[in-house]
Amino acid sequence: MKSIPASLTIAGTDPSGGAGIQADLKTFQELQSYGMSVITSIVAQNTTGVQDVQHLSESMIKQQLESVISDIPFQAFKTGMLANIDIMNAVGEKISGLETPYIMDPVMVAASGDPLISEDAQTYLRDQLLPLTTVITPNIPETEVITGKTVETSEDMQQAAKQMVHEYGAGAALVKGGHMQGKAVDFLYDGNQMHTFTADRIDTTNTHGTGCTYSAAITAYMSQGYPLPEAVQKGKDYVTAAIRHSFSIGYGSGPTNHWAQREEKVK
Ligand SMILES: Nc1ncnc2c1ncn2[C@@H]1O[C@H](COP(=O)(O)OP(=O)(O)OP(=O)(O)O)[C@@H](O)[C@H]1O
Ligand SMILES: Cc1ncc(CO)c(N)n1
Repeated sequence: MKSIPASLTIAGTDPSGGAGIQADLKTFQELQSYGMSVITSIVAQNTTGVQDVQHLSESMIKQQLESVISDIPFQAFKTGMLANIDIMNAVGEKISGLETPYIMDPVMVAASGDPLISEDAQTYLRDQLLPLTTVITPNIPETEVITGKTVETSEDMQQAAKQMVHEYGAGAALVKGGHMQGKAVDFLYDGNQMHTFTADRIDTTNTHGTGCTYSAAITAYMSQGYPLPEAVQKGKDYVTAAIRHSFSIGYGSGPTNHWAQREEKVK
């Protein structure tokens, strides 16, 4: 059987198309990694916020995973919204034996401020799932929840990245500075070295789904064999272009433009 680069996302949905499963599949497609998806929760949401949520049963989530894993090889996978302990447990059971790179976006709160995960699940995520990861990609509020410390400076971000690797057993930690002031700076600690990724801050409120898009791009590049720091740099370039060409649509924070790289190459 011929093997092509393929990526799997395990996450919640966004019918408005900017975040969650929909953002992940658009990103995989754009970066030419065959995209597959396992849905954990159906979320009624849009650019203004979350209106309703329905979680899938553990057996349905496990069966979806089994359907994919038993049939089509993939070279990298990511998790996004895992809303509660039961869902985390079901996913953890199925992925713990996989040897492919695992990119965890520890989704906790939507850009609108609405919670996407129950509070007791935050500790479970840190203790049970973090040790399985190749890399975890928290934003500042998620970093504070995971480490239990306030993050205000670049130094705090770097310390937190080290703590997630050395204390909680993440393979690597990419702490994202989207919620800081000034340049958009992210720090990746891989257990040996601290890498810095910097982009100019774009003056926009269209940030719906930036985290999903970034982690999906890293997943797609890793599925093609790029080592972690290169995959992160290419993912950063992709998400920065997607924010630069984002869409002012909807009544809230607009979505990013998943085909932005094509716009930049044409011009
Ligand atoms: N206004 C901006 N200009 C440039 N880069 C940005 C901007 N906002 C966020 N980023 C970058 O986008 C990426 C995603 O980071 P961010 O911290 O926004 O993720 P997030 O909060 O998880 O996203 P989400 O909105 O999906 O929850 C990071 O590389 C960050 O530096
Ligand atoms: C399903 C889902 N995952 C993640 C986010 C965070 O952007 C969101 N808004 N929705």
